[in-house]
Amino acid sequence: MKLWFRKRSSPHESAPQTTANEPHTTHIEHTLSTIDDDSHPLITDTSIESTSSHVVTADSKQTDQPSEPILTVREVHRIFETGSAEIHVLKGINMEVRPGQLVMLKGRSGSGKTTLLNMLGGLDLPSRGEIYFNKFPLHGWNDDERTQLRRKEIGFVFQAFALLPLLSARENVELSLRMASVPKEEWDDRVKHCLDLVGLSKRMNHRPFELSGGEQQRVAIAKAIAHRPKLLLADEPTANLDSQMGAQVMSVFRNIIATENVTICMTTHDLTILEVADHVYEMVDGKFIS
Ligand SMILES: Nc1ncnc2c1ncn2[C@@H]1O[C@H](COP(=O)(O)OP(=O)(O)OP(=O)(O)O)[C@@H](O)[C@H]1O
Repeated sequence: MKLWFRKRSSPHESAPQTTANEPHTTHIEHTLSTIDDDSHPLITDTSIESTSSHVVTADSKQTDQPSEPILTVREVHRIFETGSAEIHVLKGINMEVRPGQLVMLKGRSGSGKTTLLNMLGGLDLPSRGEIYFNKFPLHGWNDDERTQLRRKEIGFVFQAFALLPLLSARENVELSLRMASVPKEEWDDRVKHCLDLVGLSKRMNHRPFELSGGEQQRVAIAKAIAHRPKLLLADEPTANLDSQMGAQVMSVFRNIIATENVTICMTTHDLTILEVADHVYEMVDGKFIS
């Protein structure tokens, strides 16, 4: 089975950075991977071809893209104090992420990607500079204010899946609804919907050790979007997966952007998935070079 990623260049955004020597066309039709997964209703040939809301495409969201950024980063620096030494990790970062985009941060290990992602999610504060989530100035908010915002508006996906091992897939997803104070009577429907979105509704009673790495990561995505966040931040979400499983994760990301109105910002080392992005920022030694 083939997963198709269709992107159309838009006058409002820069062309994505792709691997060197790759031809740019107005339409890029890209077969990312060939996957056999009959447990995955979302990414079957029939669903991709016949259900327009599930087509893996960037076209639809770009036609009516609102112009206000969901994230605005201005001249952000991060300096860590370690004993007598100072480590200047971020050195003047500027970026914007618009609703419905899939934005990737790429760069070598140690370049500062995770440090920036943590600040985009309000887990850490810049030493100087400004970070706005919609119009909210995260850089001026205290811990409690940022925690409240995170619980409601932001979801996180990590490289190491971060599922609780003794809980089933259903219970893991339920946990994030509990944390976000979603009324209990809504849990069943929302958990089923989210596990269905990532193609795992048939495995909802399985515990993490009974699932493959790719399946665990898809449960982690269901968990991260269950409370309907506007922004999903993912730190190397495909790093522990083989290329096929990584392609499934990227397919799920594209579909949740289309169906759940979520915006995604992720870090990656994986050059093979960059073409799926709407925009790629390349970080070198704490600065963007693109
Ligand atoms: N709390 C901290 N205290 C001191 N130094 C830190 C702290 N957090 C990160 N650093 C340093 O900041 C630099 C950037 O780290 P960061 O994790 O952001 O890089 P990265 O690009 O995400 O790397 P990787 O791809 O390996 O995850 C590293 O040199 C790291 O040691």
